[in-house]
Amino acid sequence: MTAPLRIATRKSALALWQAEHVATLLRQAHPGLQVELVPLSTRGDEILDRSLATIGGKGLFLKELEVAILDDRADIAVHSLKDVPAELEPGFVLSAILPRADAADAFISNHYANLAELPHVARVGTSSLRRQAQLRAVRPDLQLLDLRGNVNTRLAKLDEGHYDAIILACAGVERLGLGQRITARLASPDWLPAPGQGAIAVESRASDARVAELMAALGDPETQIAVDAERAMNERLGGSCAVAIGAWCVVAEYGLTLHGMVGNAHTGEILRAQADAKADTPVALGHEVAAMLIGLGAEAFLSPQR
Ligand SMILES: NCc1[nH]cc(CCC(=O)O)c1CC(=O)O
Repeated sequence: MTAPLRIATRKSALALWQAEHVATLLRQAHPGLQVELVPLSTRGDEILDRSLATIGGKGLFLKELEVAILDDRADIAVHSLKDVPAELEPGFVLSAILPRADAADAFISNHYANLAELPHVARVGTSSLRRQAQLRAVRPDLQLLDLRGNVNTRLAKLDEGHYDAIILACAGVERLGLGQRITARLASPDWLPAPGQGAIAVESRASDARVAELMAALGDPETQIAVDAERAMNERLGGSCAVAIGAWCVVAEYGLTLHGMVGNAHTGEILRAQADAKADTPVALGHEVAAMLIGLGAEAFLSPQR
């Protein structure tokens, strides 16, 4: 019998759902394979009193999971791709990108149907600089308030009346079976999600051939192409939680369209660019849109906005 495959995961409900999902897919693809979860705490989970933008550092949600793999306490780690920095730690690879869920952000409110219906100076909860910049761009009057914690915590804070609305990713809300809480979708390309949003990634040791073989069954080529374009753009712009960057790549019959934005969370200024390419050049497309944004003056938006 072969050794069980051990999946390192964060302990939030969403992280556990995603890790269980990968476990289920692996058992289906490889009958007889034993799969176990190894739930762990990460720095990103423990620091809840400050926004990610002020903590700084990339990969706050990854490090402890990577250490578990290096210590041979786990074989793979499951992440939301949007939490995975553009550059991985040396020796690690993303061995599978799963089929993408809805990449869009969600507007969630108990009283108002959409962003336009929010009253003057309404309170909106989000600590994401990308979401803040896009909110300010269309509604400069809004009060933007910090909101951290896992998806359930954020919904509970909305329900307690601390906010008139909050912004979350559709994918996370839907995975938790809470899709009915989505009041309105913030549709792209007018509103852009984070690079990689809605996709689940499996990270493993670059040298682990057994894992590479097992993961081949899980990867989704179309999602891979889209997120390669989005992440290449983000990487070129030096993206992190400390800057407001949005990206969304459409994969269609004719090829790819990548929409990109860089914003300023304080002023609501937004720079936008888009370009098309054939489906086999997603990374070049990402670099092209990044260069267009830099040509428009993105540099001024890319020093950390604290
Ligand atoms: N920043 C935390 C995070 N990382 C991934 C998701 C949602 C799931 C996904 O995008 O795949 C969320 C919550 C949110 O932004 O609402």
